[in-house]
Amino acid sequence: MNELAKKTWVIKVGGAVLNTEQAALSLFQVLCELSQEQDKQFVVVHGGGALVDRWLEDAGFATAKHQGLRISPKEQLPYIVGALAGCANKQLMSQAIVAGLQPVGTCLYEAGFLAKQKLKALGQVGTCVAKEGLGLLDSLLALGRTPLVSSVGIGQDGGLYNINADEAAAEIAQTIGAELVFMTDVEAVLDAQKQPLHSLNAEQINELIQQKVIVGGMEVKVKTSLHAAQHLRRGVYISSWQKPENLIALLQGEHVGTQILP
Ligand SMILES: Nc1ncnc2c1ncn2[C@@H]1O[C@H](COP(=O)(O)OP(=O)(O)O)[C@@H](O)[C@H]1O
Ligand SMILES: CC(=O)N[C@@H](CCC(=O)OP(=O)(O)O)C(=O)O
Repeated sequence: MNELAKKTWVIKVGGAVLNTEQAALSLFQVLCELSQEQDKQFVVVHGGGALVDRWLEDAGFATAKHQGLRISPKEQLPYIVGALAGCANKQLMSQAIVAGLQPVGTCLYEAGFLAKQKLKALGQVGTCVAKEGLGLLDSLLALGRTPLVSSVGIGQDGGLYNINADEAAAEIAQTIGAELVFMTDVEAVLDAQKQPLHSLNAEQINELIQQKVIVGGMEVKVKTSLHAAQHLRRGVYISSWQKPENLIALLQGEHVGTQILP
């Protein structure tokens, strides 16, 4: 298959995948099969929030979130960076290798993005912006490698930043014009009765956030998905890595999980 003819998909995988045995392996096996059989290639962007929680707690730090984003004081950065760009990235690499992929672990810098502070009150929480000529994603994909990108960012000033992995994935997908799928630990966004929601538009999202039905990490995810859907001008799906077959169905154009509508 000519790599240039392949469609690129950015798959965001929540860090909790590392807590479930075989889950990452099964997901990567699906990516491997699909990239061999079909006109698809993948950039995987991963989180690791649960691991960061554990490392910070073990180090005796308290951690707090604001609207789903972890407030990241400078002194906590070695633990946050170590957990995300180190431990989570390399554990996922090992699963990807066993699954038959040839992954290349990177942070956002090698992927072509510079980071900057998002909001002073959040400490080293960052946003990322594409920098022309910096990124290696196209080259890696052309070599048949699978980029496995952590959401650690580095600024032009050399500062290290903690970037929410959903936001990083959306930025990458928008920059390279790829399809975007969020694989998380729930099958769909749930309503107040804990029933899965088939689709959500901007108005419904605002309402559910106001009613505190959508909170925490899911608040960031739906807001980011909406923003990405509006930018990409197509629906963005939120589904679960607990069922890798969901990804196959999604990539074949079927409706699985929650579709966030532009
Ligand atoms: N309305 C909702 N529907 C589903 N999950 C929700 C909702 N509101 C909050 N959540 C929480 O959001 C979590 C997923 O967000 P997050 O932990 O950030 O996932 P990830 O690590 O995959 O990015 C779910 O496990 C659930 O606990
Ligand atoms: C700023 C911010 O909130 N950063 C996130 C980065 C990891 C992440 O997003 O992990 P999941 O995808 O597993 O939730 C954090 O520190 O938890």
